[in-house]
Amino acid sequence: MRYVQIPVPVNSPLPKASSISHMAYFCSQVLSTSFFTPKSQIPVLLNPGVACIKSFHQYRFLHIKAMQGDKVSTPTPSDECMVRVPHVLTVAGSDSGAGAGIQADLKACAARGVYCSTVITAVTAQNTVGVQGVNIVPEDFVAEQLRSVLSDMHPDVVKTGMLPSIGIVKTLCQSLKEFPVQALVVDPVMVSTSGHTLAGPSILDIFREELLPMADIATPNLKEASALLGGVPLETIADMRYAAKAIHDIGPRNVLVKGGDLPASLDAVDVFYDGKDFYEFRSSRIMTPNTHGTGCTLASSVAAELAKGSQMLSAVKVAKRYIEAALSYSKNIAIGGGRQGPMDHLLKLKSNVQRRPFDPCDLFLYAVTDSRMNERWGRSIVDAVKAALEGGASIIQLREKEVETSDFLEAAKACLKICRVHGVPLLINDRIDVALASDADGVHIGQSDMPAHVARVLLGPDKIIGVSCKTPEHAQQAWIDGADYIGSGGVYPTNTKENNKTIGLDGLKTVCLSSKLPVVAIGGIGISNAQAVMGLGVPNLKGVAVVSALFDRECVLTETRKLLEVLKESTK
Ligand SMILES: Cc1ncc(COP(=O)(O)OP(=O)(O)O)c(N)n1
Ligand SMILES: Cc1ncsc1CCOP(=O)(O)O
Ligand SMILES: [Mg+2]
Repeated sequence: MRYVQIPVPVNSPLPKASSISHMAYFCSQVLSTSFFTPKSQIPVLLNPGVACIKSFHQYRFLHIKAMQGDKVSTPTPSDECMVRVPHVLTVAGSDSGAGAGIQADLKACAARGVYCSTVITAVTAQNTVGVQGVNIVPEDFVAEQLRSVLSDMHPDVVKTGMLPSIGIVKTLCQSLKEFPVQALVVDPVMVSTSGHTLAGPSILDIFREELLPMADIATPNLKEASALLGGVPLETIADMRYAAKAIHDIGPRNVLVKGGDLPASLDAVDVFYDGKDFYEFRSSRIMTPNTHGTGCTLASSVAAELAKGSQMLSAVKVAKRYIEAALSYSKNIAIGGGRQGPMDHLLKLKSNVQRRPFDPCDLFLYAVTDSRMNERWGRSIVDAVKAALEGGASIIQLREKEVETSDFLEAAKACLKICRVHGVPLLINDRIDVALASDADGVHIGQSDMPAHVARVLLGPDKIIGVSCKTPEHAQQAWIDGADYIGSGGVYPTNTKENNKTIGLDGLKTVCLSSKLPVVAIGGIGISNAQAVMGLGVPNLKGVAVVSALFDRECVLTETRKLLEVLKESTK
């Protein structure tokens, strides 16, 4: 007899017995267990005393008895189990420039894998220069939005941002009493980073008297912390500790005082106080004008982690790490003409801008490096790649079977820089981890490497994936798995890859004809036979991939140039 533990958020109604089998099915899939409880025999025991309740404070656990060996049945479509996702409601203002406010919250929650609903308190006209206008949403309409979301969608956590009037704060507190949530994150937004007042000093009393005492965490910056404490100057870390404690005395269970604006500090230091202990979070200051939205993003990232079930301290830690990564990632993006640009919450903007889409013609002269050959000729990977690029290679693959991982990563990063200059994609052979860590353009994988459909999930939709295929079946699978091209060979015998079956020109033609994807031929190809390969005349054969004919030679540049001429001739 075994038990399945099913976490159920405290505020959700208990599932009906009929849906418990679906949840057990879900758990059996998620937890890869091999048991399943038939509907009719489910003794359900709600056990609020289980140890796990402490570590996942907002869940209680259903214990379901299950027999080991019970069959896992596949639910019919109408039986499909419904999975509750973590949910944050943000109550904040809209930022037309989309760096901060509601838009930042939506992006941060999406990036952190959490559903986000929105109650809009004000609509602001703002950009990277500043705030040009503010239109406050009438209090009763804020109340209506709150009721719509809270009464029906039961968010786990509420996060507040711009609350521009006393009436709106009162309405919010009232709604939260009527519809309690598991955690309340209060970002006491008062002044925009450009200096525009978003909630005036008249709001301070209601913050102190009603909202903050309800909060599980408050996340003021230095100016906001000072305002909440009657204008005390906050200039040192000792001052921040004092402020965290003094704000904690107002009522929130935890306080994070953000020290991004601390004068004369090389590090960015935030102080967290949980009523008992102080924690300092230090990170090196990232020099960038793109900081608009940092506060909103941090608070909604904390809210997102809480909604997923984290303890407060780990929620803050993870959120801090996320902000640092996002700031560093987006430090150079250029949006708008003003002094302060938005940060990129989705960690994607920059790489997407730089990466051009895959073009099958890139396969024309495909240069594949080999560490042993480079060693033999006394050149580094980077020098080999430079020479191939100058000679006209249209795509580069780093096929480094012997190098240490750290050296491989450094080489990949260096090669990527040079490839970018030439506008040529860089692929990594076999190593998805190195491709991810270096942000290379993609990977090439074989039949016994990471399966292509798994690589696609790991690498996302944009990266290039090439798959080695010797047969039409391989080619068909590569298409299904989401590959971008296939490499087919060895066309001719080769010493570069051991135990590699040669498929010949006929085998290559068969694979090409069965492939929906563009094909590059590989194996024993060089100046002497490239024309014969391209002469096959199948439209999706786009080029040749070459190792020794380029890299097991004295001058990579000369050999690449010569091969390019041969290939150009073959297309005339
Ligand atoms: C373009 C191209 N085609 C085929 C291969 C071979 O990949 P794989 O079968 O995984 O063998 P290894 O190269 O990993 O030994 C390739 N690398 N490139
Ligand atoms: C990696 C690989 N896959 C099939 S053949 C081959 C080796 C190609 O090397 P060369 O171009 O030196 O024959
Ligand atoms: Mg491989």
